[in-house]
Amino acid sequence: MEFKSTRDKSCCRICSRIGHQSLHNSVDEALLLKRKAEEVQFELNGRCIYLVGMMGSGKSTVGKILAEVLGYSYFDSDSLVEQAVGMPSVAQIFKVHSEAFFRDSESSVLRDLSSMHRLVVATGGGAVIRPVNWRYMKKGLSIMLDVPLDALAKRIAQVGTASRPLLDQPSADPYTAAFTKLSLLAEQRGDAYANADVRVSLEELAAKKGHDDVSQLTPTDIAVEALQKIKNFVTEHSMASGPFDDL
Ligand SMILES: Nc1ncnc2c1ncn2[C@@H]1O[C@H](COP(=O)(O)OP(=O)(O)OP(=O)(O)O)[C@@H](O)[C@H]1O
Ligand SMILES: O=C(O)C1=C[C@@H](O)[C@@H](O)[C@H](O)C1
Ligand SMILES: [Mg+2]
Repeated sequence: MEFKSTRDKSCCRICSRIGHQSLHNSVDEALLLKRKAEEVQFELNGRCIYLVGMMGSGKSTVGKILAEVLGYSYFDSDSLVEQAVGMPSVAQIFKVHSEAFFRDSESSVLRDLSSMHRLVVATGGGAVIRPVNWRYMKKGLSIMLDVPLDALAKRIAQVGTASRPLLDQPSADPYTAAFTKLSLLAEQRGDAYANADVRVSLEELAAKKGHDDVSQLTPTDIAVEALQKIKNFVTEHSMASGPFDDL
């Protein structure tokens, strides 16, 4: 497809349908994402990527983009626990068994994944609290998605809290229930999340891109930033302690 140089008029059939600027922004974003992935692919050397962060922080959304662009396979550790236990939801596992039972299964899943390569794993929001899980995740590279609590609570309120047993409080409206409990969890887990190799702060990224609000960031923006941070990390790591190739 040939694009004319002008940026404000329709230049092809697709952009006359979905809007010139919108099409070109998407094309630019996709190319940037691809370029960033190519820049880190070699140095990652097949090492797995673990996404950590609070419930609703975008681990699944961003994880799928990263897997696609790096040519990795994508796994969601909550789904793998559901499959291993043979139950359809985390909420049911908490109810029928217990949180401790869920945490044991989560650790088994992470242990199994840690022996593999070329995976992007979206971990459960609480996977960071067990030190043993960090032993597994440190075999790969971990990225923390740091999203303001208000934005998290808004995202979660849109779909309700029923699928997230730790946030489900029938007495409160979904936003208040999510915000209150997330605030408590964030305080308790702050140090655990800080173990991640790389932190992507949506507040910092939004400010860098001149946005007023983190809701203006697209999942692709966040994936591009994650790849840039991975690149910085692997570069620093191989400079400090030799090649990043001890798989
Ligand atoms: N950058 C974004 N902007 C707006 N909404 C987003 C963004 N990223 C994800 N979302 C939405 O927020 C919700 C949570 O995202 P997602 O499921 O990816 O998070 P998560 O960290 O995997 O959550 P969990 O594992 O706790 O279910 C989804 O409805 C998703 O569509
Ligand atoms: O933050 C947490 O502790 C949790 C997050 C979810 O991904 C699930 O793993 C489960 O609901 C617990
Ligand atoms: Mg998820």
